[in-house]
Amino acid sequence: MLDIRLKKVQGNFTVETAFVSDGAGVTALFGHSGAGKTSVINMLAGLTRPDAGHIMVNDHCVFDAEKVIDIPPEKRRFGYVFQDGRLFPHLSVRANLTYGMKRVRPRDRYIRFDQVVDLLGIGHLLTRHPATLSGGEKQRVAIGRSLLTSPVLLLMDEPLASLDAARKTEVLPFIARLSGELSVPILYVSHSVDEILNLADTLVFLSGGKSVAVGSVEAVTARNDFQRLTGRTEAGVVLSTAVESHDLSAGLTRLRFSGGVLSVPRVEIPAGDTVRVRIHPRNVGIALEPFPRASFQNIFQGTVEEITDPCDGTLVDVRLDIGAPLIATITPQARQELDLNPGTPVYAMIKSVSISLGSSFNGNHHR
Ligand SMILES: Nc1ncnc2c1ncn2[C@@H]1O[C@H](COP(=O)(O)OP(=O)(O)OP(=O)(O)O)[C@@H](O)[C@H]1O
Repeated sequence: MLDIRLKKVQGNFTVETAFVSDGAGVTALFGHSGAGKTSVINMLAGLTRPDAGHIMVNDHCVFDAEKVIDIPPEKRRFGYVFQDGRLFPHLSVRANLTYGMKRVRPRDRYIRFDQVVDLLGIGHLLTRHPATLSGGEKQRVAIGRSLLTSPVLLLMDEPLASLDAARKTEVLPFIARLSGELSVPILYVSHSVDEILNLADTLVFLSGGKSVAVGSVEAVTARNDFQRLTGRTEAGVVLSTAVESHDLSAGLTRLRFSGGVLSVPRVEIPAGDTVRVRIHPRNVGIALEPFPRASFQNIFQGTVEEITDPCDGTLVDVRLDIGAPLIATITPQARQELDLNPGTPVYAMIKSVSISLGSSFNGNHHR
């Protein structure tokens, strides 16, 4: 559990953020360049001192301005994973992994060597040296080294930023497994919408030093302004679903969510597991009548909840309630023709969904 409230004036830039997240999930600190992410991380790590506020991790206070508590960085027992793995080049992978572990008192160790090696799939690399590893392998070892210090909080600062797209895709599912399987809370910093929507349970959107949107990833992505905050092309509403069944002959998987059942192209995830899907607003169509012979698999009845029309001829965001929130992006002309207003009953047609990469490993931590 994280309970964080921070204020700091740095020149003419003020950081003021507050967020609480339950359990051991991934809290993503997200924002564009210059939003204040590094400033927040530095305060959490104890590298800079907030002017006001507190930092609580699992009911353990590491900073409180009023109570004059300020635990030094090395005693906070936080783990760090940076953009560049920063492995020791002269040590083997095994020695890199055990480096920090030896400094942790045995009674404070709650993560085992074998567990980490298994989880990160690095057993075959133990005798190798960092120079012989790929970028993705280096990052997995760096994550392992950090975990083996049995941290109470793992701070990951753009851990995938130096990797190419293929390596990112390789490492992301490993990160998705961490907090669920090891019960370690993770604070994940990134400016990549793609990464955070795959990984985050709680989302903290920073802008100009302020946390302008905080909540579960499902709730924050369902806000009409989220698309604009993040840049229209990237985001999408996130829904948590459970695999209901597979239809082998049709090549489909049925995913149950609070609004019904979504049919998606077959995914190799066992029935009962949770799967996070993203639905991009451009892939949602709105109709006033049902289409009995449509090619769409996924048509849901619902109502219009909120319309954000910039009134400048650009696209209009329409939030729908289909038993779950959904956002459709339509042209102003379509809005006019359909005469859409809050409360209008509609049919939402979902053209395609993307399955979160983190889901491909039993993503049960994705609540
Ligand atoms: N010590 C300081 N004194 C004055 N201004 C500062 C100081 N440190 C950071 N800033 C300013 O605070 C703002 C936020 O910086 P920060 O590095 O936290 O952003 P960021 O979100 O991490 O950006 P990026 O993604 O580019 O790393 C910037 O405008 C920066 O110039």
